[in-house]
Amino acid sequence: MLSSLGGTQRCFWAIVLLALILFLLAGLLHVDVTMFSPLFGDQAEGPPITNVMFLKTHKTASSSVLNMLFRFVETRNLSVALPAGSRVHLGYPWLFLAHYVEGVKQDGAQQRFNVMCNHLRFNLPEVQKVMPNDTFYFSILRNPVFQLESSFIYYKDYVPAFRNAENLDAFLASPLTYYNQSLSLRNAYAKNNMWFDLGYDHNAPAEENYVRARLAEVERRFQLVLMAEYFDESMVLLRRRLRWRLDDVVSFRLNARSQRSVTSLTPEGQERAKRWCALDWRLYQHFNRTFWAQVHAELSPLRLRVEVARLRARRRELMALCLQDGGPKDKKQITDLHLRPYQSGKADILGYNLRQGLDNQTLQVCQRMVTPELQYMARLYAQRFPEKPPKDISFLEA
Ligand SMILES: Nc1ncnc2c1ncn2[C@@H]1O[C@H](COP(=O)(O)OS(=O)(=O)O)[C@@H](OP(=O)(O)O)[C@H]1O
Repeated sequence: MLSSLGGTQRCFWAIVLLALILFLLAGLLHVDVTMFSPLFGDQAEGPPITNVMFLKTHKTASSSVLNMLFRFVETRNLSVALPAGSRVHLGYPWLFLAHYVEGVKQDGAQQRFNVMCNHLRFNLPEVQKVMPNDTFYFSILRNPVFQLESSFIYYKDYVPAFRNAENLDAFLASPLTYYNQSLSLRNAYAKNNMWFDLGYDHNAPAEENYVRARLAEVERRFQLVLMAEYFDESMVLLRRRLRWRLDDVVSFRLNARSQRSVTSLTPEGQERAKRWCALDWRLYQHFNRTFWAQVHAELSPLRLRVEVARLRARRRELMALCLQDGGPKDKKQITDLHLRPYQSGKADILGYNLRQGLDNQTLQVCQRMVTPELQYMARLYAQRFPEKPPKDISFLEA
């Protein structure tokens, strides 16, 4: 008896000693001990967050995020705040009102939704009428120089301020020649568009106190502000916060222009873009800082690398599995009209053809990943509101 007790004790101390040695070694070799925690596998701690509001800013990789959210909604049969009637957006560019959502009555909303992610101009009190109190709010920003360049090409024929400018450099050399402030709503895409999407005045002067107050407001409301330039790092952080599975945050690049329709600004033009969109530039700089502060607070550099690599590997796997020739196609090459994204302005927007011969289950997974925003929204709408006239998206076939 005594000797077996002694044996147990020896065994206990041996384990303690071994653990201590491993811990010291990990410290000496700078090994990240959190690497061995459950998230390293595909198991998050706690149930996934299912009440989510994504502020879909313009030309910021937001369609790739929306696709992920629509897939999450569809595969888990969650409720989603879809545009009412024949609308394709939630009232944009007007400030959001609750009754822009299908099924919500004008006299005060009773219904709450799990997910809201279509384009809208943020208006917190109205959003709160349709989203539960514990909703996770997030959004995405992009360097305004590239956001504006993407916007200029995409909205060239639609935005009055862009119509007569030969190119973006010419516009930025003399913006007030083209930009009429009184056409504020239609010109929203031409100046501080992300600031506008957040619900603020995009023509306001970038005065320090005003800017700081708005930045603090955004920080209070949005638990996470992602960066399009660091899309994969953004997905890693988002997945941790939402406690979602890896596949839930893997997406293909949607709504991208072909190289042919991308232009580049001169260095002078880039500086002018920062001054013209001074509010967006402040917004981007601020949230770029807070984004990286959050990444570094939650993940060691090694762990971040590992998780980004896993995400990329899974994306490559799905691209090889789903896509004809493993990559995007330009608009003329897309054979299935349901998969051809909306084409706008001078942009040639890329889409995808699916590989032939996929089995039914794989086909469904792949189809979801390549379905463009409008088609996906129309499909969810028809599923959720079979008694209502379907969304008319026949303009996509033109
Ligand atoms: N994963 C990922 N990483 C980085 N960038 C990405 C990604 N997905 C989309 N994009 C780029 O985002 C631009 C389209 O943005 P949006 O989808 O927000 O546009 S829209 O406002 O909904 O029309 C568009 O930018 P441009 O190609 O410069 O126009 C896309 O290429």
